[in-house]
Amino acid sequence: NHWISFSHMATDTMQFPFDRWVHCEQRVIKHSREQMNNIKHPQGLYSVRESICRLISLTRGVKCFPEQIVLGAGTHFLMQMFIRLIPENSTVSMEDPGYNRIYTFLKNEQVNVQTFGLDDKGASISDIRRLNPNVVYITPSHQFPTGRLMPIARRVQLLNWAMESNFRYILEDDYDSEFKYESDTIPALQSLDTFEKVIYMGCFSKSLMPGLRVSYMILPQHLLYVFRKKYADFFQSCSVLTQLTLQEFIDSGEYQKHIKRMKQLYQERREMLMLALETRFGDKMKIEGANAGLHFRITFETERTTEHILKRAKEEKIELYSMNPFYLTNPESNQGPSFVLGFAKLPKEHIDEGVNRLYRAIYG
Ligand SMILES: Cc1ncc(COP(=O)(O)O)c(/C=N/[C@@H](CCC(=O)O)COc2ccccc2)c1O
Repeated sequence: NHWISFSHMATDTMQFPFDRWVHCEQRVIKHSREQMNNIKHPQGLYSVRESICRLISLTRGVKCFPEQIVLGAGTHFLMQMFIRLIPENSTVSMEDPGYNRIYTFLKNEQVNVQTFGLDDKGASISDIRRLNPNVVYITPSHQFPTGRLMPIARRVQLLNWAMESNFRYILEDDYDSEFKYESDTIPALQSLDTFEKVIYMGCFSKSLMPGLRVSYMILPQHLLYVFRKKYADFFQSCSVLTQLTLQEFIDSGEYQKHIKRMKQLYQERREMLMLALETRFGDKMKIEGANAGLHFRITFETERTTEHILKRAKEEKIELYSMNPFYLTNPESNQGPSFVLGFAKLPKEHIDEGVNRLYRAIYG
C-alpha cells in the first residue's frame, strides 16, 4: 500500500495551478521575448522587483523600494551574497534549534557562527546579549523548526538591541509567513525598523513551489550601496523567464487567488490532522507552533527512542522527520522524542490512516 507523507519540506504540487502558470508564461513569451536577452541587472529585473515590492507591502507590511530588492536562486545564495557585504571577521548568531542547512553552510563559508537558545517567545535576548554578535539570523514569524511566533514586544526588544551599536544587523528570514491560522498576520519585523538594521529575506518556496528557486532579500540603503559596488558586474541567478512569469502571475491576481485557495486547503488539513492526533494520542503528545506555516512540532511521551520510531515509521510507510538534525549544538534532553509534522503533502483522505500508522510506529 501507498506511502503517507508528513514531510515539512514540500508543497502539494498536485494543487499548483500549472495551467495558469503556463498561461502567464505564454503571455511573457508573446509580449516580452526581447527581455530574454536582458541578464544585466544583478538584482533581477526592475519590473519583477516592483511587483514583489507591492505584494509584500500588502501581505507582510514590509516597507521598501524596488531598488532595495535583490533576487536570488535560493536563501543560501542570498546569504552568501549578504555575508560578503559585511567585514570578514563579523560574527553571526542563529537560533538553536534552527535551520541546520544555513548553520552548516555558514560554517563551511568560514563564517564565525554561534547559536543562541529560544524561550517561548522565540530568540532569547539574554543569550544574544551574552554572545554580542554583529548579525542575528532569526525566523520570527514561524520559528524554524519549533514554529514559535515572536510577539511584537520581543521584536521591539531585539530592534533596541540592534540600535545600541552601529555594527549590528538582524537578518529576518520570513520564509513561512503566507499561511496564518489563529492570530491574524503579525507584520514583519522589518516594518518596525527605522534605523536600517533589518535585512528582510523571503521566498516563494512555500507559497508556490520550492523548485521555482526564486527568493529575495531587502537591503537597507547603506548596504545597497556596498552591494552595487561589489556586484556591479554580477549576473542575476534567477532565470529571466521565471522572473517574468512570476511577475505576470502576481500582477494578474493569480498569486493571491492561489494563496487564498491553498490557505483554505491547508487550514482544513491542519485542523483534521490536529483533531485526529488529539483523538488518537490524547495527552501522550504535545503540539506547538501550529499557528502558522505548513508544519508544527509534536513531542511524544514514550520510552522509545527517536531512532527506533524513525525505523518503525519506515516500516509503516510514513515519511517522518525528527527534530534531531535541527539541534545545532545542544540537544534538548528534557523532552520525549520530537518531530516536525508537515501537512502540505497530506491529502485529507490519508489523515486518519496516517495518524494510525504514526501511533503504531510509536506504541505498536
Ligand atoms: C528557515 C528557512 N528559510 C528559508 C527556506 C527556503 O529556502 P529557499 O527555498 O532556498 O529560499 C527554508 C526551507 N527549508 C526546507 C525545509 C527545512 C529542511 O531543509 O529540513 C525546505 O522547506 C520547504 C520547501 C518548500 C515547501 C515546504 C517546505 C527554511 O527552512
